[in-house]
Amino acid sequence: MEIYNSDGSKAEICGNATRSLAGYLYENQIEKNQTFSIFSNQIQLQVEIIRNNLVKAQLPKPIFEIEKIPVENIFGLQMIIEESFEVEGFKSKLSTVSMGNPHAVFFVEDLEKIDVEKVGYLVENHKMFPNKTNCEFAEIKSENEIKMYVWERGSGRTKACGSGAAAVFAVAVKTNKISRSATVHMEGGDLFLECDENLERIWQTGPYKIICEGFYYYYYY
Ligand SMILES: N[C@H](CCC[C@H](N)C(=O)O)C(=O)O
Repeated sequence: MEIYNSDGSKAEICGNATRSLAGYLYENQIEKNQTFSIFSNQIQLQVEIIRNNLVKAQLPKPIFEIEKIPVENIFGLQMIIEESFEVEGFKSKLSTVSMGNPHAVFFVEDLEKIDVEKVGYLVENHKMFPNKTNCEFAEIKSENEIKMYVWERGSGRTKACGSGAAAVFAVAVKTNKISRSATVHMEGGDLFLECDENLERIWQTGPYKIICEGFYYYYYY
């Protein structure tokens, strides 16, 4: 699988696309097994068709070491977990993680007070992220419920982001905010996340829906 943002840049991975592609392949009997793998940027993603319109996908191991995300070492730390961060009047605690692609995660008291477009753009293009970053704002609702808004690298504000939900979940588990399974609520719908004890394996279960079909004619000039 190759995944492109709306500005034409390429992303390494995409949770939503992984579930959608898996569902499409299965429904069209291109893939007849209920469990199979999709490769994205040489990362193997195991998928399982739970039932029609519902897919469980294993996402890559979350990576917190900054040089692998990548993040510039402006804090003098190997990992950035809840470090004080400020940009143009927005003050919060920043955590950075790679889910195969880079994410900047902020847990906030009140999501509705966040100017997602303004802060998201500033964080995406902040000099500390050499490859830019996706940016998530999240609010803990209970020990197994999180609500989040996302600003995506290369795409701007979107209604849902699978790798973003996993990034938020990974940081929340690492900082003991939630248990090892949780629902992440987004504007576009919910995803169910779970992980093993060491936060090495993360699974994401969520829906897909075929909304239209067509032909794409690819011309070489
Ligand atoms: N929406 C996608 C992620 C796209 C990430 C992309 N914006 C990037 O440049 O990394 C998801 O469901 O995981």
